[in-house]
Amino acid sequence: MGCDEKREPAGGRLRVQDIPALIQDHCRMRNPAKVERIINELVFGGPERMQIVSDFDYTITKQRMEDGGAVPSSFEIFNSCQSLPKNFKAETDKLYHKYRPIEIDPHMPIAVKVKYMIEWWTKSGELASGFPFDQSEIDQIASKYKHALRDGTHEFFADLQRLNIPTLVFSAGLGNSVVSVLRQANVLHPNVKVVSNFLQFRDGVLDGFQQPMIHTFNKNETVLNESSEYYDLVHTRDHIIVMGDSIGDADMASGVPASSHIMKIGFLFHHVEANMEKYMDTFDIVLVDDQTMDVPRTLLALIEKQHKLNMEAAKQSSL
Ligand SMILES: C[n+]1cn([C@@H]2O[C@H](COP(=O)(O)OP(=O)(O)O)[C@@H](O)[C@H]2O)c2nc(N)[nH]c(=O)c21
Ligand SMILES: [Mg+2]
Repeated sequence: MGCDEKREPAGGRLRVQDIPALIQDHCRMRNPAKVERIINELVFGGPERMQIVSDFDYTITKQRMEDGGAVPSSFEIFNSCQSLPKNFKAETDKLYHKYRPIEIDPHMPIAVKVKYMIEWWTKSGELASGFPFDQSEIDQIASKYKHALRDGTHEFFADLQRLNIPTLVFSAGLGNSVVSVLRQANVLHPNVKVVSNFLQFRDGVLDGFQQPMIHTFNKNETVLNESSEYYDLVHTRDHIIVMGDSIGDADMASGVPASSHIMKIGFLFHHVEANMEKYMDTFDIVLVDDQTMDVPRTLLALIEKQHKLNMEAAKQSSL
């Protein structure tokens, strides 16, 4: 066991094969030994060293609803508001059809894509300008989707709050929709921070998005303002669970110290066969058509169980 030996949790080293949530058929890992090592690091380190970084669309929301209904993305929630100008939908659709293929082009270098993404988000912000708009419109639509969160999300966020674990929800979509869904689902606890694109108003009139722009390729902790409270908080937390449904989501914790222990969980739903290899290379754990928070909750439960054992042991030794 070498140098891992001294880092063994008091209750004994955990093994992947003994964790039922991780040995289900739809839970895939390229390197179970690495997963096991990270789990033991996270459990050994306890909740004080933990932070969560999660994507929003189709990571906190479901990729598939039981009733077959579609879940809109945060931009789509905004786009279905009634008071947007007549040409808005057609114009944003045009942008989508131009830039989306660039975003997912497997051959174009990221450095080249960035320029196009900045163009896309800028033009999208320009379209969302120059007319009055009321947040309550977003709230009304978002209220229909507060039940579209993964099963167990409520419990997961309640546990994160109880354990005081900072939780960063990252979205290159529209923050107003993200916050509205989370708030109406009662999971927007004080330990949850949403970093996204928020609508900006000038004299009661919509004026695009606030800075900094969050697009697909800067959606990581390097965009956090160094002077912000959250920056300080997460830079002292070097044990991280990263969750996402897109390949790029795996990099959301870039910007944290290199020594950090990071468990990357990927939710794979579309084109499972074609995407499997890439997801397995990118995420430590790949969950196929899993519409629950069971695996992250399992990890958290293991961390909490060990924490309680440690506290109990400390109490005994101080008697
Ligand atoms: C600027 N813009 C970007 N997007 C898409 O919104 C996504 C938001 O990115 P994300 O937050 O990573 O969300 P995800 O979980 O859906 O991947 C991007 O990946 C783009 O494809 C957009 N989608 C719509 N409908 N309208 C827009 O103006 C727009
Ligand atoms: Mg997503």
